[in-house]
Amino acid sequence: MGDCKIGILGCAGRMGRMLIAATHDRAGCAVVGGTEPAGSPSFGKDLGELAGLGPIGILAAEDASALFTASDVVIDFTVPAASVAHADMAAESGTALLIGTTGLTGDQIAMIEAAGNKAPILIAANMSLGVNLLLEVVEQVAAALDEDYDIEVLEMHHRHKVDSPSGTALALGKAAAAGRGVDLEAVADKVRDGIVGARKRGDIGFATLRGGDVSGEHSVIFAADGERVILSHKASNREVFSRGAITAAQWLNGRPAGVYSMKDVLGLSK
Ligand SMILES: NC(=O)C1=CN([C@@H]2O[C@H](COP(=O)(O)OP(=O)(O)OC[C@H]3O[C@@H](n4cnc5c(N)ncnc54)[C@H](OP(=O)(O)O)[C@@H]3O)[C@@H](O)[C@H]2O)C=CC1
Ligand SMILES: O=C(O)C1=N[C@H](C(=O)O)C[C@H](O)C1
Repeated sequence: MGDCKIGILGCAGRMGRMLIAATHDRAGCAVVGGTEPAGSPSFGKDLGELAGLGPIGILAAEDASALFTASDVVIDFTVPAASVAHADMAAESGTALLIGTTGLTGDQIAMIEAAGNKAPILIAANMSLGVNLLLEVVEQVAAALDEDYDIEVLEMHHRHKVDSPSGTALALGKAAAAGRGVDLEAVADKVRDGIVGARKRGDIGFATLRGGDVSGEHSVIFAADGERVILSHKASNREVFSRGAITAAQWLNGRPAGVYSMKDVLGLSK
């Protein structure tokens, strides 16, 4: 079998550049192209130069449909509206699509999942092994502790991040809610400002910090009278995400149409 041909949408972004390098470093994978939106200052630049590898003779292009035709797996770390459009292209071409973009609305996720009827699509707010293990542990701890333990999800990211809470924080909140047997939407408290009143028993709270170059830090705090259980993950750099994404892309290559998660890749599915 030849190399897994990987196309990278948003190839000049923080993650896009990491993904070019991670694909280049991975045996059995080859970068076949990358896109940036029209008008991007990186449009037409060599992908190898963008990733700090030196020229590889492939230039950042605009035509995402052509990238789906040329690739075995296309990777999307862009913005929500673009991810939805890319899911439609996956459905049209049947090409596998891996989505790491966060900040998607419920409607946007439903549209992406519908495209999973026609192409293999993996969507995950966090591609690191550690966070995906943490999701499992949080669900178990939340199932073991009752509502005397107030659950708070705390996250910190770099100053450029545009969505809040992070996709990972929401996934951790969802895991905690699943452990408790409740719907996150019914108990989530995402905004506190002014005289908001005492904490409601059973709520799952979120707090967001932004600053500097923090790659991604998440904690789930179970706070009771007399003790706190704190489960945390810290990404030291973005390589954990890009390496995880390429592992997931290799896993997705050749799968039947469907919607997959990192749990499937890591063998954590129940
Ligand atoms: N799942 C995971 O493990 C991780 C997820 N993320 C998520 O990935 C996303 C991207 O993060 P990050 O790389 O830091 O963000 P960046 O803003 O650095 O990168 C996004 C890139 O996508 C480009 N883009 C926007 N629209 C399109 C389009 N229609 N077609 C092609 N490219 C497009 C942008 O171009 P331009 O700037 O010119 O508009 C930009 O280069 C975020 O949602 C983030 O939360 C990040 C890290 C890990
Ligand atoms: O924007 C980022 O940088 C990250 N986003 C993801 C999220 O929203 O959870 C994953 C990671 O924490 C980095």
